[in-house]
Amino acid sequence: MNDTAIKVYSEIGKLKKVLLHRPGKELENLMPEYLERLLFDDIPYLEIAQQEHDAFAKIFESLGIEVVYLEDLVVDSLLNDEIKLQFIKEYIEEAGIKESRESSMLKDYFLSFTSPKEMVLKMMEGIRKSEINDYRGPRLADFLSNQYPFIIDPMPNLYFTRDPFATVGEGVSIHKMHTVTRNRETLFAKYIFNCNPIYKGTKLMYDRTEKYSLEGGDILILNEEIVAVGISQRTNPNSIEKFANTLLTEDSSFKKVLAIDIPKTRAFMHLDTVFTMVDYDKFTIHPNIKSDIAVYVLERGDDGNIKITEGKGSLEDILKKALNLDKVKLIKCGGNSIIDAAREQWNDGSNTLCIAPGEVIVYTRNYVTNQILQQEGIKIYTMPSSELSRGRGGPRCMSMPLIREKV
Ligand SMILES: NC(=[NH2+])NCCC[C@H](N)C(=O)O
Repeated sequence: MNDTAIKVYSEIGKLKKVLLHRPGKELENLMPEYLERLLFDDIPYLEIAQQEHDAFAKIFESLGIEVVYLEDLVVDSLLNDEIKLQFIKEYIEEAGIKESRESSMLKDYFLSFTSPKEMVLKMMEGIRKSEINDYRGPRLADFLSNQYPFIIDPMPNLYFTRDPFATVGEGVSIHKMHTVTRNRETLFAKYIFNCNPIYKGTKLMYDRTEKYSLEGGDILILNEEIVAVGISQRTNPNSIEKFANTLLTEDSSFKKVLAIDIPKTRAFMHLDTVFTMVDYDKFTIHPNIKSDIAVYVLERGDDGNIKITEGKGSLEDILKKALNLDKVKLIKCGGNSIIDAAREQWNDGSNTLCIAPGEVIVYTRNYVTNQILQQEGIKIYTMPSSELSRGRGGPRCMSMPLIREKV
């Protein structure tokens, strides 16, 4: 691993390098019948979604923040034929292909790409039955399943690079995802962190082979000693304990994990859907998150085991104590109107990406919340979001910081 490969000790330190995935043809493989399973509520118009995403990347570039793309990191990890073959094999297996005739046909198909990048993008896009000439279907099972049109499903959630793995300090947590569809995404992380010359050897805090789910949208680095993790629809309390156990070691700066118990519903999905940090002492919050929400503190006891206590007081009190501040400000998404709050929340009004203390990237459409952020002295950079927001994620979930300056 390169010395400065990963350094993320806060949510707000000046961002230097970030990982994105520009949405690709996987979005054109969404069909109304399968939206729910693929975790979408609507079908974004790809061309516009890409323009919006390019506008996002431009904000970073205009501020001198280096942008790297997921597919490029994967390509740079496929160092030789042996690794490439193994990668293809695992990809096919994890796509649920059990028959050897089908898997060897798919292997040949992937190997027929002369450009490794095209191959990786195709893996992300999924494979329609219609595009493989010697696909011999339909078989009996296809008739029974109403002629399902894909050999391999698309991975439309990949542009939410925040979730399948998360950088924490100088390490990474690779996730066991809550859903089958998103679990496939973490194979890319496996190869990046095992083989990519820049990222291999990164300390692993959690792995995709674990039993309980943990997703990156639930992990928020409050400072170099404390990480908050949402107990959510996507993240199981058992995984938080396990994660805390590998994070809180003697040689690490991290001393505590705060487990925050949020409602287990789609509108609240991850901690970052309802709560993000925007400055040293300011956070956005969904107004339906009660101040008396349960928070548990995990730390290493004298006997070496993880000790858990219930946090005392309101969320504000717990944050003040954790951050050693006299005051913290929770900025309500949508202000005092339950209608604006619900609408802007649905379009990720709380899901801001902090790029420096007091500076955030937000969606233009959440203008009520954005105005409140400005009144609170936060500098906002807005990006268009008509299509990207249909995937139910905002600027924070669409980015994975790789390097931030220390605050
Ligand atoms: N960190 C986040 N809030 N991610 C949002 C992910 C949205 C995606 N459609 C999913 O359901 O998984």
